[in-house]
Amino acid sequence: MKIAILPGDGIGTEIVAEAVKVLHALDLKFETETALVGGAAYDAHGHPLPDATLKLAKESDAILFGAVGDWKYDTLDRPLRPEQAILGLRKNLGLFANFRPAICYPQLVDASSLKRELVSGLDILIIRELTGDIYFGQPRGRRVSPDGHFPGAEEAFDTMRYSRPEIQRIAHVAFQAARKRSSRVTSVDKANVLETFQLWKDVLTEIGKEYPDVALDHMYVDNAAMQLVKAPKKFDVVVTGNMFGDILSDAAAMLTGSIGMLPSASLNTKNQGLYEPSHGSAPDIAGKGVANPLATILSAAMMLRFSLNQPEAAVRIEKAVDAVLTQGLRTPDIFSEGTTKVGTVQMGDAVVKALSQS
Ligand SMILES: NC(=O)c1ccc[n+]([C@@H]2O[C@H](COP(=O)([O-])OP(=O)(O)OC[C@H]3O[C@@H](n4cnc5c(N)ncnc54)[C@H](O)[C@@H]3O)[C@@H](O)[C@H]2O)c1
Ligand SMILES: CC(C)[C@H](C(=O)O)[C@@H](O)C(=O)O
Ligand SMILES: [Mg+2]
Repeated sequence: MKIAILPGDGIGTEIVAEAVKVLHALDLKFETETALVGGAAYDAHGHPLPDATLKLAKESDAILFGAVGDWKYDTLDRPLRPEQAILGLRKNLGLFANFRPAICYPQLVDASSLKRELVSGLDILIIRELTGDIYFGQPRGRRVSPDGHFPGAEEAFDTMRYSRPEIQRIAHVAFQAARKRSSRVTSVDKANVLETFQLWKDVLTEIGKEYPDVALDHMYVDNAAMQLVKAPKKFDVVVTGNMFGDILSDAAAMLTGSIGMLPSASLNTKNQGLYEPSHGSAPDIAGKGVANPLATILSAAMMLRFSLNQPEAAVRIEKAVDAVLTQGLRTPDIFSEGTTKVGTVQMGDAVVKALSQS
């Protein structure tokens, strides 16, 4: 088993170090190779996704990714921005199916933004299509003013686009995932306004007929955002496009207590996967040793389950995370009265210790 380790920028390096520590504590046989990505790769090699990093990712069984980005790159042209690295990895490896489970641990009900009864027992799965939509649709670009009045751009445009096969394959992923849970899928769209999402809705309905045992409902994205904070437990599997999934998953993160609790898995058709927390490089807290590493550690558990065929090891990590929360350990983002505040490294150490006791 070969795991590519791509820590990236900001808190990426801090949280990935903790997840790697946890993986090594499992006594499994695997090889790791680390490479630069994002702003760190741009600084060293002039490109956020160097050929060597892409090659390593392609030849690995799985990728553990931290986060990329920093405000200092905001003035760079889009192809050179750190965020292009994660988009390039997703596209090049065909990682079209993104799983973002939002689970509210009972120990964290008071850390959530919502009242305890709304989130207690919350366990929803957001399935986000990851290689299409307005993120990748062509044409896109900028038109410069002919008189040079607006030297940057007078107009800019992106294209929202989905093909039928792209929607079909993510629909199958969602219905199959729902079968292993409570057999309910909510497809989130904007079919009342957008052609792209009229097709999305039609295809979801069509594929839904192949899964008569799964209940399908459709919801507009604005209503879905509202329902997520009004009655989140009404959802089970949510399937949606790339951009809506990006936004709704950050909102769902706060139901669990913090964006630092939301792991993710991005899979291709060969079950090769990239595993990363759903959050970013958090420049505001980078280098302070306070970032929550649990989303990344839980992403490593997803990696063991989905790509490395080690479900028992995945369960061990998940139980260890549960144990440290029961011990009352909290990074600042999930801290509440009566619990013990710890830093990133202490949290990682505690998970390793809990593993050794399991
Ligand atoms: N997949 C990725 O690499 C990824 C994902 C999202 C954003 N980004 C990039 O990250 C940079 C910062 O973006 P942003 O500030 O909008 O989003 P962000 O997710 O980095 O941070 C948003 C807020 O959440 C907090 N936060 C995030 N992760 C945390 C953690 N593990 N523990 C505690 N608090 C945490 C941050 O401190 C910040 O206040 C940008 O360059 C953005 O493009 C990258
Ligand atoms: C950094 C950015 C490209 C990325 C996205 O928009 O997909 C991030 O927000 C995420 O959620 O993984
Ligand atoms: Mg996002």
